[in-house]
Amino acid sequence: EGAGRRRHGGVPAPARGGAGDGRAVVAAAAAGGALRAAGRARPAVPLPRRLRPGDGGTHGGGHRQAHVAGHLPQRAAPGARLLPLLEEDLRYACMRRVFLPFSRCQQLTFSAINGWSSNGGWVLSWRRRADVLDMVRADAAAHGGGPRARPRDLPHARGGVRPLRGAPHRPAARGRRARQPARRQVGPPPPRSRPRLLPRQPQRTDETHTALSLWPARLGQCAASDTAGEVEVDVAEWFQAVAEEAITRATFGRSYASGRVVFRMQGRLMAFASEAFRKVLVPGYRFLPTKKNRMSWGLDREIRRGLVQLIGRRSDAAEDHEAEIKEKGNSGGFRDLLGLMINARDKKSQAMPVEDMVEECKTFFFAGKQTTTNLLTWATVLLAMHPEWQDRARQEVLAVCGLGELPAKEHLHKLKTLGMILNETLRLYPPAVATIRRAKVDVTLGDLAIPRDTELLIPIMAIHHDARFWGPDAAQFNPGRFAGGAARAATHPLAFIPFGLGSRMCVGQNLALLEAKLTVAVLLQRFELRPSPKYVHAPTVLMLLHPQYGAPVIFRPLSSPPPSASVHTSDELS
Ligand code: HEM
Repeated sequence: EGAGRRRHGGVPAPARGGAGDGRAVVAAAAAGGALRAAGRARPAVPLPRRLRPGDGGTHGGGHRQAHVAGHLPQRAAPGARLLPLLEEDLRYACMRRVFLPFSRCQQLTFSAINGWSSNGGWVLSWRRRADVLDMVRADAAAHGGGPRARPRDLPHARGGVRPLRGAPHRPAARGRRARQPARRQVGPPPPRSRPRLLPRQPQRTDETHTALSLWPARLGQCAASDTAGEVEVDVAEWFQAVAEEAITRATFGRSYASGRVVFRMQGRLMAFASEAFRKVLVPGYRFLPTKKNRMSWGLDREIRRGLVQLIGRRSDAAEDHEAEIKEKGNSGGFRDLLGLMINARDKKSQAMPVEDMVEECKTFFFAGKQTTTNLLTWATVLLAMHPEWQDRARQEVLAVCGLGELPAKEHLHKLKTLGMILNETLRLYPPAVATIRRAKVDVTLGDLAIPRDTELLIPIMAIHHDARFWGPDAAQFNPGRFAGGAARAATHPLAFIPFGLGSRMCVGQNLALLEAKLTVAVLLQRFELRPSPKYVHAPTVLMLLHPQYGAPVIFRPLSSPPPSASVHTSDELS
């Protein structure tokens, strides 16, 4: 059980909030199935009063991140206003329609809303007004009241995008403020008006750099040592180690060894969660003392204990280094995420509570490992499938970084083609296929009155494949569209949102892009890539978007002769 026991079709849990016991409405993708489902609302079952720490959703796992769209039909409180987006709809849209006949994607209706709690949110496109109207009518009919949502005139401005009028942004009381300093270090600060889409100049610690440099190098040495020629590697598996190493270093820095032990346990916990995720949900099952559940609970306790101890040791050390901290500013001598949190102070000079730090560390691992693995995997697969782009990227890497040297910090921003390829990868295969926003207060959206506690699903992947924004070649791999930058790649600057939008957007995007650029650059310096004949293109959503049957790719060292008959497997590498 644990963090991932939620059926939600790969949708990250709401960024903040908790299940609460208020009304919930999922007014989301109104594909035909969802509309039909809205008409036959299921009997409501009470929500759990309070989620336990660790119950979280798919992307974060902390106790602040709670329920999930796919579950709402079963979990709504009595009298809930419910317009379910069924998991099947999302799955169907994501897995079958979007990837196989891409054109079907265009028949779906999606809404995308951001920034509920800020003044600067945006609304992206309701595709088919009639469907949304039906949804609202069905909602009203199902709950015997007048519709509180009044779509008199749905957004139809350029590209269907309109600014959102919302309540002023009010940060949550304590933990949120305390977290801000760490947020500033790994990602862009919460945007004041319109969020940045272009990644900033990466900021990182020396230790992180070491980690990020080491893994690709090891990978290179490992496969290059196979002088027989080609090596087949399931990159979906292999990149997990790269991402795990990087996020562990970034989080724990000088406490890497102890942190690694804890994150290894979390890796096992996530494997249980992923296994549970595939099974049919039996309500309450997670409270039963089954063997797996007991193992999960034990692991969870151990992880907490390990992190609390680690934080305690680091806090003591931080006190010892107070002078050093004063001298070097807020982050003191600990320039990793844990250090930043330990040294963070809110306006009243209060330190971040240990429990919050524990949750944040778990979140970093949960949010940072698999997402980056998926980006690396899809980028490698796409490069293998598109030799012309592979050649272009390689030429650039060799021109900028040279043949044998690891790419350095000053090289990375010069790798424009590689940046375009990564963006195009994130567009076609965004690891997080959707995100959710919940209205904290009654809010007006265009002329649509959205009641407080309404949840809306932002279908990242559908927006990324929308031909209205991306043109008739929306389904094609064409990194060239990012030549003018991410904001100009589509007809609307907010049509590219792989890291979300607004004040809750991903804090790890710079880290992820840095890691991906570095890793792919090192691979291109050393190898020619081509897809294995065993590769089956079957993207699927299991929490995140990943290749259902793995991603075997053949690596041929650049210096070695053309393809030979003998291909070694990744097992031989480990
Ligand atoms: C390719 C890699 C990644 C992708 C595609 C990705 C995507 C996302 C998305 C879509 C969200 C939700 C944003 C929203 O709702 O507006 C998110 C949130 C988050 N991500 Fe990432 N992420 C990636 C890597 C990372 C990494 C490496 C970290 C580690 C530091 C990380 C930490 C987080 C955290 C902590 C949040 C929650 C932010 C908040 O609620 O304030 N992510 N990410």
